[in-house]
Amino acid sequence: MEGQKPLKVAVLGCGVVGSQVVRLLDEQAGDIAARVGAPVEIAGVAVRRLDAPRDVDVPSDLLTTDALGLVSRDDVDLVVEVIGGIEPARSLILAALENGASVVTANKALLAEDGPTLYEAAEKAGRDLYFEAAVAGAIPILRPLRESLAGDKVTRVLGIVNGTTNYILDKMDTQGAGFEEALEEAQALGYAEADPTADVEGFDAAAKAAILASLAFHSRVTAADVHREGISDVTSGDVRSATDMGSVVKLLAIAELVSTGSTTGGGPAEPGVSVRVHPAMIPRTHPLASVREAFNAVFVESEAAGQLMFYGPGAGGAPTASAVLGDLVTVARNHRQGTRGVGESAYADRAVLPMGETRTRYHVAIDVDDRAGVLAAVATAFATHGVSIQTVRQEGRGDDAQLVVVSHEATDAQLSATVAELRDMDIVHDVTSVMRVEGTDE
Ligand SMILES: NC(=O)C1=CN([C@@H]2O[C@H](COP(=O)(O)OP(=O)(O)OC[C@H]3O[C@@H](n4cnc5c(N)ncnc54)[C@H](OP(=O)(O)O)[C@@H]3O)[C@@H](O)[C@H]2O)C=CC1
Ligand SMILES: N[C@@H](CC=O)C(=O)O
Repeated sequence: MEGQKPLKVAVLGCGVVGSQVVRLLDEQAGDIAARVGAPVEIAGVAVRRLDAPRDVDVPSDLLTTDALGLVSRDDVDLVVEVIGGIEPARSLILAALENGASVVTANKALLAEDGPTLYEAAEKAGRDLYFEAAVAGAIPILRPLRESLAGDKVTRVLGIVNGTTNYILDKMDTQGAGFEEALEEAQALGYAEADPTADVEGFDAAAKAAILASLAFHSRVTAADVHREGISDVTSGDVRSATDMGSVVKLLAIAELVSTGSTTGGGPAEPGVSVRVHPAMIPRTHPLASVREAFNAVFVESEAAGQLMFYGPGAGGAPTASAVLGDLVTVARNHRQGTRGVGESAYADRAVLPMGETRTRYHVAIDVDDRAGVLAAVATAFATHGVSIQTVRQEGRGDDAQLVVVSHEATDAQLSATVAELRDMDIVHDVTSVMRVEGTDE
């Protein structure tokens, strides 16, 4: 190692993740140098406010508010982008690549919105763009999809990929905690995005689902292609209903190859993709049900390998920095040797299945008049729209009477039509909960 020219890294952002990247770069300097074959030194750390309190000591001569100036320096070999958001992150990454630097980012929002622009810039520059930390924090999931499973055919990815919402749902389930209280705890622990709406309303999970689907199916799926529902409408009643069914509510990201019926040149139908994020009830015996707090887990199903599960911390400064540094070591090694890692694979244009055509099971809670014939009338409403009922049970009596229906698989469009009809019926006071049911016991 001695005598090797150090590689210089610019760190953009020194918040929850950036501060841990800076700390680990210092603490692990010896090991990192041994793995890369040369020391990796910090050239500068770009922030928005020079005087903000930080979770790490950064020498003042390294701190700058001129991020563009930093990535444009001739001596910068590597850039870590942990600012987040679309701009200025995108312009900074593009400037870094153009300047010949290799880039590591944790920015799923940007990758899901405009990944192809970044991949093409990396390709053109002959440099690496790595982003393992963008999905599921510390869990190695993108590299397995891109490299380890490259010879297999992935058919489905199902996961809990947002730590903040899993933390909230877990606290609601196990401690009966209120939504706001649990969200505040998740924010204090550094799990939430700068604007927690991104977590709560499912935008963060949708961005991750788009990235997972793109890699799993060699496709280009953007956040706009993902059907998204967050957890802000999940009530403590839903959580209790799930408990009564031996289930738990989780925010799931689901990406699967599906038949869309579209053909190319008269040949067999090309598989399309269905990519969605929504809360769902899953049986407590399902492995995803035991994913607690801010942990994440991703199930991958592929034709040859079968079922694989990846589990670990999905958010937080140090876990995410671990994934960033793993990428940094790889891109630093490549940079030193003048090579590139595996770039984005050639992609298939896949049709995206509209949510209305997606098939799942549903849990529907209906407040009804407690009188003879109610059950038959409700069953007829389901049958009219082709939704067959798997189980139905009555809870409460008199004014508190409620029917809880679990359906067999039906499309979203069929279910919506059923719910609209139920809401119009005199004997129905309210449809208080409609939730998808995923997963048989695995
Ligand atoms: N937190 C987590 O658990 C995870 C986060 N990520 C991703 O990592 C990235 C960073 O997240 P996180 O660390 O939580 O975010 P923070 O909000 O904690 O940190 C953002 C940092 O960027 C700096 N910054 C903001 N705007 C600019 C600018 N224009 N120029 C220079 N610096 C700027 C801020 O400076 P200042 O400190 O001066 O305000 C701050 O240091 C995001 O893409 C996020 O999605 C990915 C996985 C997990
Ligand atoms: N806000 C995100 C952070 C990691 O991506 C989450 O809660 O999972």
